[in-house]
Amino acid sequence: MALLTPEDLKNINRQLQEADSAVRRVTGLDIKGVCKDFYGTTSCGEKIGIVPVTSGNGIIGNFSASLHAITEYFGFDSFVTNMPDVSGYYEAVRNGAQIILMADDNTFLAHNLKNGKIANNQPCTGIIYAEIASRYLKADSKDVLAVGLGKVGFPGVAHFVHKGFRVYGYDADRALLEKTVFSLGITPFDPENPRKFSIIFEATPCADTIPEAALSENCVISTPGIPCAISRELQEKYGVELVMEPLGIGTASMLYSVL
Ligand SMILES: NC(=O)C1=CN([C@@H]2O[C@H](COP(=O)(O)OP(=O)(O)OC[C@H]3O[C@@H](n4cnc5c(N)ncnc54)[C@H](O)[C@@H]3O)[C@@H](O)[C@H]2O)C=CC1
Ligand SMILES: N[C@@H](CCCCNC(=O)[C@H]1CCC=N1)C(=O)O
Ligand SMILES: [Mg+2]
Repeated sequence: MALLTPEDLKNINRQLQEADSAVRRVTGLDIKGVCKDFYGTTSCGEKIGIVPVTSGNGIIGNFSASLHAITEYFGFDSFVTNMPDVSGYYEAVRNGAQIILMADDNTFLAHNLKNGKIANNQPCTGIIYAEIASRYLKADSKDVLAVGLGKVGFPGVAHFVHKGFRVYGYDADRALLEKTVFSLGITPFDPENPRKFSIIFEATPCADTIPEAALSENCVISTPGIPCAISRELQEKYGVELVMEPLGIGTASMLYSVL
């Protein structure tokens, strides 16, 4: 299970602002604009209770504080409960939270107590990074390279297919690649004889997973994967539009999906 580290979350506001600028360059909309347009929802400052959870590997430094900063950045009215776990949940509801945000090591959820809607971070993240990439204004074809077909990648690939894109997929786990080829009708990408793409989507916990031969000038790489799918050197050499951020874009997707 690839968990965030406090290091990943340092300077979350700057990371969010840089990601917002990249999303604006790529789609013409900011993150909030893409979420509102895609989900057809709008926020009116809903109150969000962020509940730290101590189970498993325990509380991750900066995680609750980052969710606080992220939810405020997107215009919500949020608070972090003093208590964790069950007591924290009780505190959140008693203090008027309309939406609960909390995560253990396997599930990060957003639950809207008013309308009953609930969201999971993994599909919401894959879908919103795919949605952003699918809106690339300078794309020269509907071909997509997708690397990493797991809990985040698979829903993202399904979203590209649903939107009529032709996905060339790859995963280090051959069985998973075959399952995805079979269930979603994608084409297996062969890293041994790569081709160039203007839209690339990556969701793996490994660095440098995109071969240089797959990069075209000014291609977009939309990647929730941590660490980064390409080196800074390749990013600059090909003028890559990199959309990458450790927590906020996926959280925005969760929230707009439960409004
Ligand atoms: N930025 C964000 O908002 C979020 C980021 N993440 C990150 O996204 C990444 C993926 O998360 P999950 O889908 O939950 O993990 P997962 O373990 O379900 O899927 C990862 C997939 O990548 C594949 N993979 C690993 N190394 C590879 C390589 N070198 N080449 C090709 N495929 C490779 C694995 O076989 C696996 O199928 C993790 O790094 C996680 O921390 C997860 C949620 C939100
Ligand atoms: N229980 C901990 C939070 C654990 C979050 C683990 N999940 C991840 O790291 C996922 C969520 C987005 C990216 N990776 C706390 O309350 O501080
Ligand atoms: Mg994110």
